Amino acid sequence: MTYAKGHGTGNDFVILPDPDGLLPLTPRLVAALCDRRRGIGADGVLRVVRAGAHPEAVRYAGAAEWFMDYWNADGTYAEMCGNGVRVFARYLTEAGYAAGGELTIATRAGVVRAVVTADEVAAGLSKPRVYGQSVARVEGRRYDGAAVDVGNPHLVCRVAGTRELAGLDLSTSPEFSDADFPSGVNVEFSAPGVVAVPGAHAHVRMRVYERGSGETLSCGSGACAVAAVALADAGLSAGTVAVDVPGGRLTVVLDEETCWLAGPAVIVANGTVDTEALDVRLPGPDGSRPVGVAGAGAK
Ligand SMILES: N[C@@H](CCC[C@H](N)C(=O)O)C(=O)O
Repeated sequence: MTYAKGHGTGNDFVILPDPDGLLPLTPRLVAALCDRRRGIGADGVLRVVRAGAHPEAVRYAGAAEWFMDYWNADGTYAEMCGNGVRVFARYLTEAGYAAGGELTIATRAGVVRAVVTADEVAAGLSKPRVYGQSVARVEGRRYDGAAVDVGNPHLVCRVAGTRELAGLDLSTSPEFSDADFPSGVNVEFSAPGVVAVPGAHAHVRMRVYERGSGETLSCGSGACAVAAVALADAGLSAGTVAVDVPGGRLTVVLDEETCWLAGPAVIVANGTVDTEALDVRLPGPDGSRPVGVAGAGAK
């Protein structure tokens, strides 16, 4: 099986080119590919399939040629992945599947635009919807947060400063309310940045524990959620926010309708993987293709 590996600010993905949707992708194969010791290692998988060749995306085929079939490292799949869209666009361009410049990409959360330049890729996600309050707990300590929908679910918790942010133990999932987030949630912790960034209304630092992947170096949809909350806290509904994640800097520009997420996105390897050596059981001769369901817990 051929693959590529890429990342956006350290949020890394195994990319599986499968234009005609023939690959028997299962939750178990995804988890094996993402295993950092026994597989290739990644936060998730991006399957590159024509929208017209995937049952979940065929309705978008008139608006986008390609569907980003995104899976978390644990074999569940999610509605949206902001860094995934950016890396997907970079891959399409470098692999010759798209001309570059501006393109549209179908996702489970709808069609998004991407703009590819030499230094970065920007993705136009739907505007984050801040819709409620909830809490997370880390090592018994309570953090109040805002529930935000970016196509996928987020809980943005504010912490006082960068020292507290750095000290959080995110080696296991923060506790959250199953009632508030029945399909699980990505939990972001955000602290005010210490330096003013030219052109930005706000500068924040964030860490994230991703549903289905654990702590990652970056989360694009999470950065959009954090930016929306930072602007709302400042009484703004639009503006530019510099979001520093452990893997680098993302820039989020919110206007009245769209959330533009920009930063570096690179492809670092192309190769082949021996799926039998991964010790996964592929679907049987009946051709059945087991699939996950959106959100954590699908196996
Ligand atoms: N890293 C992604 C988000 C991936 C999906 C997430 N783990 C979920 O289950 O919703 C991003 O860059 O947005």
